[in-house]
Amino acid sequence: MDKLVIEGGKPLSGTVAIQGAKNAALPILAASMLVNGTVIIDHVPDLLDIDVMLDILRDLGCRAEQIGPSVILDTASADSCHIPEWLMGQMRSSIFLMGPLLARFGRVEIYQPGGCAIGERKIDIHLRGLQSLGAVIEEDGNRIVCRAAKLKGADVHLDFPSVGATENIMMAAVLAEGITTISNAAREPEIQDLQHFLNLMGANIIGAGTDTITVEGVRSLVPCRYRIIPDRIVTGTLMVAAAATRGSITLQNANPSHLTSLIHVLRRAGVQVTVDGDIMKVGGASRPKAVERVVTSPYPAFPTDLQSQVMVLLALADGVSVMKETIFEGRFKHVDELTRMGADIRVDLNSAVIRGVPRLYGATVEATDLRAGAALVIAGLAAQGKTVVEQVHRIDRGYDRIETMLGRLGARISRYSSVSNNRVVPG
Ligand SMILES: CC(=O)N[C@H]1[C@@H](OP(=O)(O)OP(=O)(O)OC[C@H]2O[C@@H](n3ccc(=O)[nH]c3=O)[C@H](O)[C@@H]2O)O[C@H](CO)[C@@H](O)[C@@H]1O
Ligand SMILES: C=C(OP(=O)(O)O)C(=O)O
Repeated sequence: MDKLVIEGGKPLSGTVAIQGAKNAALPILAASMLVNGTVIIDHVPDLLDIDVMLDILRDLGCRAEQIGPSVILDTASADSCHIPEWLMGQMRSSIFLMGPLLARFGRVEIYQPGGCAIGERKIDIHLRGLQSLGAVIEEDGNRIVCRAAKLKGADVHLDFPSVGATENIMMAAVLAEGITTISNAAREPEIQDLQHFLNLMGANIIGAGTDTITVEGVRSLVPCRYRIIPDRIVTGTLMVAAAATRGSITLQNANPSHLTSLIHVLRRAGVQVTVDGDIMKVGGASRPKAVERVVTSPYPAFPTDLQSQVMVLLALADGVSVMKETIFEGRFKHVDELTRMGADIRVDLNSAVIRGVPRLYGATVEATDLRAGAALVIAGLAAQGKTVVEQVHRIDRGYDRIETMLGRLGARISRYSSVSNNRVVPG
């Protein structure tokens, strides 16, 4: 597996444009299965998870091509509703195909999805939602078969505002007979993006972004061309990196309204954030201040996907901070790695008590999952000396050439290939 080598201690400076959002692009690509024809999706990031989604779509019989930031997807030749176990196991987002395939073929045969080891990540809310729409589900070990000659609109209440379940049920309901109401729905911006995409194809959905989504079933959809929203987690990662290195950066094509909770935490830490339309400037010339308590919760509260990155900033802050993780039970794996870099963090159940230290020191560390990996990269950028981050494929799931992006901001970061052990020169 590739590794990143970082010479730390250099404040980030410069300007970068934000990539398209992984968590919007993945369900939107899956939702394309609801239409018969060619869709073009623009501003799609070049990521391992996108490669896997396109492989799955090809396996289902689609023609899929990624040309730069655009994906051209022809779903007309799709003729399978079965996703092999080895493809399902490569990422969590393979589950997004359940709703669309069921709606299109009346049947879907899949396996439990894979993905980063950050918690148990059950799919019971997805399955109960589809059952409410009339699906009959059989589970046999890892294998799941779901059938419904014709889905029927229903009132679906989610026990928890699961992002993926909200999206899966929305997608299944688009071609169902009658009206579906999803209550206690997740409110993430990526759900609004999915609504915009589906409505552009002729769906009739209102309410995404609130906790009640109403989908009035339509007979069929028409193909469209659509541009993915900017990635709020990549934006947030860069903002934290600027603050942790005490640099000053400008982010273009960002959506600051998706990052209100992070901006609030950063300002409490003494970081300067200025917003002008889709441009954000972030500067952190002095040592950050501790933030008494940060709690991850569903949107619009503080996102779990930025928990590990912000923990690095707090590890360098003046004072004691507490970070509470309420979404995933296994999302503190970066703590051991940060401790090896000199951080003083104690985990007690789902809270981490972070005693800020003046500096971190370079070490060889492992990206245990996507965002843990991003946090270690930030730690490496801020640390004194050399940091080696191993298992970079996990970071490649969500960051489009992270070393190129950070290199543009002046970071001293290089990728070394696992095959040749040579430095990979950015293309
Ligand atoms: C591709 C994508 O958009 N991924 C995001 C999505 O993941 P994902 O859609 O998987 O996250 P969910 O909102 O579904 O999961 C939140 C919590 O609910 C639990 N749960 C979920 C579904 C279910 O059927 N049963 C159940 O118990 C999960 O184990 C977890 O503890 O939202 C997460 C929470 O913001 C983010 O961290 C992920 O980056
Ligand atoms: C957990 C994440 O993604 P996924 O749901 O695709 O595993 C993430 O993006 O941080």
